[in-house]
Amino acid sequence: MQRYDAIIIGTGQAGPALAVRLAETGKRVALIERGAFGGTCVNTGCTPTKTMVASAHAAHLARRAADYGVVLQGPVGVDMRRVKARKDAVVAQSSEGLEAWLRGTAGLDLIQGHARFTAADTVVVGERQLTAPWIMLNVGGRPAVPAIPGLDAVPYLTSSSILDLDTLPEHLLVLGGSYVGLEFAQMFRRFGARVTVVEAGPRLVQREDPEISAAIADFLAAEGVEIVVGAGDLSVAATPDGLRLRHGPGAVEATHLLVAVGRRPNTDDLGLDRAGVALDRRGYVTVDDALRTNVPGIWALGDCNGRGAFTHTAYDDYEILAANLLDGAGRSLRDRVMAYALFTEPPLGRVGMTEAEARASSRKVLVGQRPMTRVARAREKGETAGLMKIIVDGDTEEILGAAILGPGGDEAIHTVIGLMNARAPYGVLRRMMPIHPTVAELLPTLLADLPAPSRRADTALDETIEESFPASDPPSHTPESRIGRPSR
Ligand SMILES: Cc1cc2nc3c(=O)[nH]c(=O)nc-3n(C[C@H](O)[C@H](O)[C@H](O)COP(=O)(O)OP(=O)(O)OC[C@H]3O[C@@H](n4cnc5c(N)ncnc54)[C@H](O)[C@@H]3O)c2cc1C
Ligand SMILES: NC(=O)c1ccc[n+]([C@@H]2O[C@H](COP(=O)([O-])OP(=O)(O)OC[C@H]3O[C@@H](n4cnc5c(N)ncnc54)[C@H](O)[C@@H]3O)[C@@H](O)[C@H]2O)c1
Repeated sequence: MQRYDAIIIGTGQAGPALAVRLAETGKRVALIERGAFGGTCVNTGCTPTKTMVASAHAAHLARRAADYGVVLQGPVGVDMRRVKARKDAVVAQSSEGLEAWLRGTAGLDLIQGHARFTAADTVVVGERQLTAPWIMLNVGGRPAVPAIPGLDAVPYLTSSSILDLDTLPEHLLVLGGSYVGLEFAQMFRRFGARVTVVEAGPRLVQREDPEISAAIADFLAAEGVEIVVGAGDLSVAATPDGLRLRHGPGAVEATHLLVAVGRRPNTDDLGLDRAGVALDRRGYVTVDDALRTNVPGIWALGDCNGRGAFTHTAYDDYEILAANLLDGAGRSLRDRVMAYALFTEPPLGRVGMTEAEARASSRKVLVGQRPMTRVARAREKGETAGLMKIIVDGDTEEILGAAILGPGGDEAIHTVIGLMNARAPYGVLRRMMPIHPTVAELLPTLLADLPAPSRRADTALDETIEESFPASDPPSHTPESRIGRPSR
């Protein structure tokens, strides 16, 4: 039996940082990984997909070159072997860098193999038995495969296996029209494949507000992505050229099928029953707001706890737990302002509540919204698809959420993320002087339609400004004055 101060299972987005932090404080740590170092994000998630999105962007821009007055000789071609090689190189750099960091950390044993509990303080990895008073789970998840008649009998791709393709599918059918499905759908369309998205729900990305879903469907359709929503009664059968997916009375024939209908946690083969760790009905480890499971000394971080499904939520889990265990902090998941992006082009940056969620909470909801066509920078870039909206509590003047679907939306949303983390009322954003010409520049304008914020909710900063300019308000920025402002 090998004794440690802490055992961490999984090298996803929380495990490595936590292992190094614990080792640096003098603790003896075992970090166990059964697959590739870095987990989903590095190997089969964010890193490879965003690398391939960049290749797809280059192809798309090359095809649109003439729109910008740029003349290219001959048609635009995509070499999938080179796209994959570029992706593999970026992934390898991240994974190898992580492994070197972990192997170079004193007090940290990196163990390769599948970990399984035999008791609440003991895990086995192959022949090795390890015990520790602290055990942290960072086991992540994997693609879910739905029970669709005939699916077992046809070859299908998942978000992991599609990354191994080095040829272009003739016609890619993407089952599931949400984050995974839409990023791949647009990317493969731009690589030159015919692409059909089949979504069971009534619209794409149903977690978002309807006008966001509609705008995404519009720009995908404009690029030639075929979209079927409300698809029910599904069955799949092989054909000489690939497969046929029947959805009710309709059918789609394709050469390749990507199943992108969600993920499930890697908690079914961990022996959690031997440790007595409770799961919810979907198989996620149940944790409290400090990431504690029901078993003292066992915590769960990242996707496997069902409290976030993103790289940054997993990393934030690490920061919360490390601060609580090592710095005596009292950090809690309750204080997290949820944010994420969908990396289509244009991307969707999101923070906090959707309008639908805000209205369901029976608050007095105020909404400011503008189409991207009103944003000078979007017009200048020739990328006017999308919209931006911000949602405010009319009583407390708190910013409840925002969505920016447009060029740089994934970056511009951080203006709102920062203000929400500072718990700043919307008056602060309304008076901010943004940089021209940017997408974020329109954020104060979105709020111009809303009632003037009260002094009660103004910040100390506002007080200072008003003291400096007691007799007059700062000049107002109407949408038109902003948009019509000549370039500097
Ligand atoms: C296609 C795709 C694109 C994505 N894009 C983004 C994005 O752009 N931005 C974003 O924020 N998020 C994105 N995500 C989500 C993101 O990848 C995950 O939220 C994140 O990786 C979760 O990290 P984690 O630490 O919870 O676990 P993971 O990264 O899943 O790591 C868990 C690790 O635990 C190991 N493991 C599991 N069980 C055991 C065991 N019993 N013994 C030993 N080891 C074990 C696994 O092998 C794995 O390496 C994407 C996901 C996918 C699928
Ligand atoms: N940009 C990002 O940060 C990013 C990118 C990709 C993935 N991710 C993470 O990965 C997770 C999984 O993403 P996802 O898109 O696979 O799952 P998801 O849960 O977001 O969406 C699954 C979609 O599939 C549909 N669906 C379910 N069953 C279906 C069926 N039988 N036929 C057709 N459609 C069906 C659902 O209605 C839903 O729209 C996300 O929660 C996200 O956290 C994040």
